[in-house]
Amino acid sequence: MTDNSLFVAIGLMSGTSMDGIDAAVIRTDGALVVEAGAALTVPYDEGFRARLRSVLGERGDVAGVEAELTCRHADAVRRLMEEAGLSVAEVDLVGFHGHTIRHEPDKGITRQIGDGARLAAALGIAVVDRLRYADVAAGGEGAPLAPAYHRALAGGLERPLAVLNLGGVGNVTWIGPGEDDLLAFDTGPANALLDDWCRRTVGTECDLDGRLAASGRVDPDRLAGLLEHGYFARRPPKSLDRDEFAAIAATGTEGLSPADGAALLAAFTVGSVGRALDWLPEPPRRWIVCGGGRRNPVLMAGLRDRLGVPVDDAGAHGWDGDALEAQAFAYLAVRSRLGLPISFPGTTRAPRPLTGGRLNPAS
Ligand SMILES: Nc1ncnc2c1ncn2[C@@H]1O[C@H](COP(=O)(O)OP(=O)(O)OP(=O)(O)O)[C@@H](O)[C@H]1O
Ligand SMILES: CC(=O)N[C@H]1[C@@H]2OC[C@@H](O2)[C@@H](O)[C@@H]1O[C@H](C)C(=O)O
Repeated sequence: MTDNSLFVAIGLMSGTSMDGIDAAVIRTDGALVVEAGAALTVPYDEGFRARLRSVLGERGDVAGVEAELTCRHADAVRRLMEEAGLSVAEVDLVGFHGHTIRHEPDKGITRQIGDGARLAAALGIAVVDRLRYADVAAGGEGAPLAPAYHRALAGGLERPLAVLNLGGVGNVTWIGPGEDDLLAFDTGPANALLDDWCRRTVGTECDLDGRLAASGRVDPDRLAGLLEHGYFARRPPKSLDRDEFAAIAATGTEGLSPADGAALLAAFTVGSVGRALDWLPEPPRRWIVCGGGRRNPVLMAGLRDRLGVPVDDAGAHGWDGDALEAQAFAYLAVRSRLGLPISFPGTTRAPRPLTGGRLNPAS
């Protein structure tokens, strides 16, 4: 801990888009004080991405991929510490999300690979992992967990406010005027379907700057069909597995050109955020967007058009839009260490505010 009793914590996120590891350092008391520090992304190479894909659904060589993923996270932490000029003795805690390979909370199952004990031993720093497990065991969705962090950041901003993360999957945190007014849930697809479509049809990792989607036309009937999926009619809190919409997206895009398919899938992401509006207790005065999808101008223009209130890039508020989720897992690790709640009835349908996570001491 630093002199003023703040924890120095590093958060690690390997997100559903499978683009790589986001790592970020923060100083925090686990409550309202948050000072963001250095952050970096270590991209996965296509070989490792394919291996990760091969264990989605908890199939294949899970143990082998988990061991490799853990080593890659250790390397990411070392790189970040070097960049931030931090020694092992100066870091109190690592929050290790791992990689979700299965998420079926209705069956009481969520599975993130990543071995916290091994990471703690490799680094000589205490690691908190398994942050979603206690919530799911108590009947919650286990996701999203970033809302507690979004609320900590939102201090001085006018409410109601919505924070939207556009990762592989989309998730929203609605922060109302009262201290406990928090509603959060996964909105629908964000980039994962679009990435998969681009990889299959034009061989690129993503629709860079939305160029493909911008050159296509949205078929309104197909879009309406996609938005009829039963998920959107479900009352939140609710959460998604990465590939929940893969089957309907495959049918919905059948026969389309790469550009028209990308335009449709981008509109599907925007439309699903629109459907999220139906569930918010009051319309937000502003949306703040983080995650890689905020770099896609087609998504941002679509959101501005659909939501009709300011839609800001997280950077406009001094937040690091690429590192926010990694920072969140650093923050959650500190809260876990302090026994503070990390999920709430309004964020995961937890029966009451719940702490979570497993502490793996530095050996
Ligand atoms: N310039 C860009 N143009 C279009 N899309 C982009 C751009 N930069 C990033 N993206 C998209 O953002 C995605 C990565 O977003 P991010 O890192 O927030 O996801 P994640 O952390 O893996 O996901 P999650 O939050 O679901 O766990 C990429 O897969 C890509 O689709
Ligand atoms: C099960 C799981 O890994 N869910 C992720 C995923 O990626 C985005 C969305 O779906 C969100 O629910 C969650 O991640 C964020 C970081 C969270 O827990 O807040």
